Amino acid sequence: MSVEDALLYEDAGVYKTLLESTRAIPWKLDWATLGFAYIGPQIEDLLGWSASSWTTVQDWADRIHPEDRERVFNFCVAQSQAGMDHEADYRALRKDGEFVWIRDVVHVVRNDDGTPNALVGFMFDISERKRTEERLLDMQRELEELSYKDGLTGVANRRRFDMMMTVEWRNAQRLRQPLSVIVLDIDYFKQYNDHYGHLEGDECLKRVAKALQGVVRGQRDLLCRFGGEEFVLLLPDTDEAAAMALAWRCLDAVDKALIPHVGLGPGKRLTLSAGVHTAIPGEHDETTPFIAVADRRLYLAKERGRARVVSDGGLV
Ligand SMILES: Nc1nc2c(ncn2[C@@H]2O[C@H](COP(=O)(O)OP(=O)(O)OP(=O)(O)O)[C@@H](O)[C@H]2O)c(=O)[nH]1
Repeated sequence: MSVEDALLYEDAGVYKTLLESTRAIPWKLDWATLGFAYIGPQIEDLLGWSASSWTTVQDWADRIHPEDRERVFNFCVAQSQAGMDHEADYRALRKDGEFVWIRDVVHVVRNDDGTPNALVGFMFDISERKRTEERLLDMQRELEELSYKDGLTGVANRRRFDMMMTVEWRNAQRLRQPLSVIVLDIDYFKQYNDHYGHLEGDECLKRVAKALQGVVRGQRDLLCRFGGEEFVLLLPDTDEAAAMALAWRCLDAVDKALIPHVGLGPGKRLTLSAGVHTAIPGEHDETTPFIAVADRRLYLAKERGRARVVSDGGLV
């Protein structure tokens, strides 16, 4: 062996040692035969399959998660044919049946005429990164959900109501369908707080929300806490008679919850008042005056003695 050869041989040994001591897994695929010319022995630590079990590109494809396989395979083949370096994330099958997220970073070695000669690359274990990404996504989803919920009662909040009101208003306009709202307000809640204390007042709001939620049946019906001790029910595709009946069921449900309100006198129970409004919104109608009508009816119900529902037909 010449000195140059000996040095080269020594260098190759150094490179091999270097390659095989990285956490990334090096590999080489011969393009003509689509066979693995080399894969780092570290692959066995990561996936459980020995280096010698990676013979052809088919072994690689077979060890990709079925949901990722077609996408990754087609992408890598197209990029390689085009002579483009690329990278792909996918779940690789471990020998024990579990999956590991891998990032494969691929360099295309080209012949003089530009056609691929070989692919060389590194596989990186990115499972930890993926787990972090998924945790972040979960947190984002959770935050998004929380931002539409009332913190105390768990029902939808005002923000959600405003959003759904806009959506359902447009639907009702387009389909020429009736839309109803019921505005519900606890009677003498100031006295409740004064008598039982603010914390008990909070508990009472939770019980009322629970009772009202039990009444809501329709898939698109939405109960929300409008603020303070006021709740609103948004009822798409619901005519006035049905909305009235539902308003009474709400009052009934709270009555049946048997929430004492002895601040008003011995044996007294908590009651609600409600205002109902229904309309088939015209093309240029706005939501604010629509809700204001239900609000005015609620105050009429209060004026007329509370524990009752007022709708278009007046006092019921
Ligand atoms: N505990 C508790 N009380 C609240 C909350 N939000 C609003 N309130 C109380 O609800 C009471 C509402 O009082 P008012 O608007 O005078 O109404 P009301 O006493 O129910 O009288 P009517 O509606 O006329 O029957 C006030 O005392 C508020 O402090 C809350 O989140 N928790």
